[in-house]
Amino acid sequence: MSQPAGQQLPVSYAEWESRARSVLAKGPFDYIDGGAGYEDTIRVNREAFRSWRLQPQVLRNVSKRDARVTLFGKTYPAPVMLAPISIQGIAHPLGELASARAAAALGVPFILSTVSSRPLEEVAAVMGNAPRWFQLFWPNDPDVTASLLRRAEAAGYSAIVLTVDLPVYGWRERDIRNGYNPFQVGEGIANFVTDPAFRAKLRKPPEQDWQAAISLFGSIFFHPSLSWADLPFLRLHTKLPILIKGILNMQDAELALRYGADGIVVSNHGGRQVDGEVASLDVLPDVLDIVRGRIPVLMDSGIRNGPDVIKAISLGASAILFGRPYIYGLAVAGETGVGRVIQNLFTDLDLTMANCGIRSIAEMNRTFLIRR
Ligand SMILES: Cc1cc2nc3c(=O)[nH]c(=O)nc-3n(C[C@H](O)[C@H](O)[C@H](O)COP(=O)(O)O)c2cc1C
Ligand SMILES: CCCCCCC(=O)C(=O)O
Repeated sequence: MSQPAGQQLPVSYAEWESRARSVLAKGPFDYIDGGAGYEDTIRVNREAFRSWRLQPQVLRNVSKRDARVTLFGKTYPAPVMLAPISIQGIAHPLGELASARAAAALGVPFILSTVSSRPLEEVAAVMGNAPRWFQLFWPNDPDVTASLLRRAEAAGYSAIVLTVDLPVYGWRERDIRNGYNPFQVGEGIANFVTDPAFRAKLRKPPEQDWQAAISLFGSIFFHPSLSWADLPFLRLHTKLPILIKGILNMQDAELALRYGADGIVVSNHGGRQVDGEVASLDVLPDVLDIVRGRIPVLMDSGIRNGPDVIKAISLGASAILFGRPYIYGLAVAGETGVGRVIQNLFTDLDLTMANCGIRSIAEMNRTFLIRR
């Protein structure tokens, strides 16, 4: 279990975070680490996980364990995917290329953000046939939206994760204090400047007038007028399964079902959008009661280790999205760091399964949990 001398990488989440803080400038670090307002939502995400305690069952022959899970007809090594995280170029020069390579090597699905530092085709190219999903922030320009969907499908992304909890930007006090807005200088617009529909709307190509491209991005990115009635547009433009990310309300879970979502991601965006918001884990059981197994319900916000994964799956989630931890891995050691963070999570998950008397994902249920 020990690491060779000279190759000491962090082990715990707190250590990765602290090493990332020491290698990144304050602006990028705070953008990644921070959240909305007083960051109370970030705290409650952790409190929610702490409020559930694992209650192991013993003498159950745990000599063989299997964490594999099947979603939308594909089997993955564990119920874990890498969450869509924007502008990874601020954490490491290779950005999403490094994270995607690490995910591909381990067979973990990588969810690419719309606002990535690298274009979606370039990310797909380093992944071979490894699993990848595309996260969509739905721009207010239908040509660009349809084009992004077309490109994602052509580049082998096998699901669309539509994020609905960012009609406008959150009130992020650290970024305001730091005067940090990477989008203002065009970080994160790679999928737009390479998009034929986007380029067709510019008078000069972005290579000749970068400022005009940034302005166009700024004018089409946010789409606060979106409503449930718009969803058929997506269906019309993609054959891929559509998951809706950012559901926290039972009424919205009902609506997601009614409008034909193929999956739901219960998420509060890692506490980055609304301060004083409910923890994702706290609403997960209510959402599951509404959905009653008709579509997969995934969750994120606050997952830091193997026991957290077991808690979410035992409550009924089909899989979890792993967020900030892998970005700290990326900042500290690029592809190696992301790989190490995922491997640590998988080993911790496997050992904790054994020590709790759990042999498979199907066996995870509430009998292994008690609420504090
Ligand atoms: C730096 C950062 C950037 C993010 N960018 C996106 C994004 O582009 N699209 C998206 O749907 N969610 C985004 N999220 C939210 C994550 O997908 C996920 O919901 C969140 O990180 C979960 O919280 P946790 O990291 O604290 O576990 C971002 C989160 C962080 C920390
Ligand atoms: C103007 C672009 C906003 C992108 C938001 C990315 C995100 O989800 C996050 O920072 O959180």
